[in-house]
Amino acid sequence: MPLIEVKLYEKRVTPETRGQLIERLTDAAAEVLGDEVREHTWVVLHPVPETHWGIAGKPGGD
Ligand SMILES: O=C(O)/C=C/C=C(/O)C(=O)O
Repeated sequence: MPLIEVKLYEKRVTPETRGQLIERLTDAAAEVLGDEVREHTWVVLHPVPETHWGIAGKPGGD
C-alpha cells in the first residue's frame, strides 16, 4: 500500500489543512498510480514544533 508521510511545522496543521492534505495527497496517489490504490493509501502527518526543526544550524522559531 502506498504510505505518504509528511513532516511539517505543526502551525500548518489545522482541522482544515489536515483534511485537505490527506484528501489531496490521496487523490494525487490515485491519479498517478491508478484508482485501485485509493482504498489502500495511507497518509500520515507528522507535525513538528518549529523549535524542533533546525534550519541552517539554528532551531526554527528563534
Ligand atoms: O522554511 C523552511 O525552510 C522550512 C520549513 C519547514 C516546514 O516544516 C514548513 O514550512 O512547514
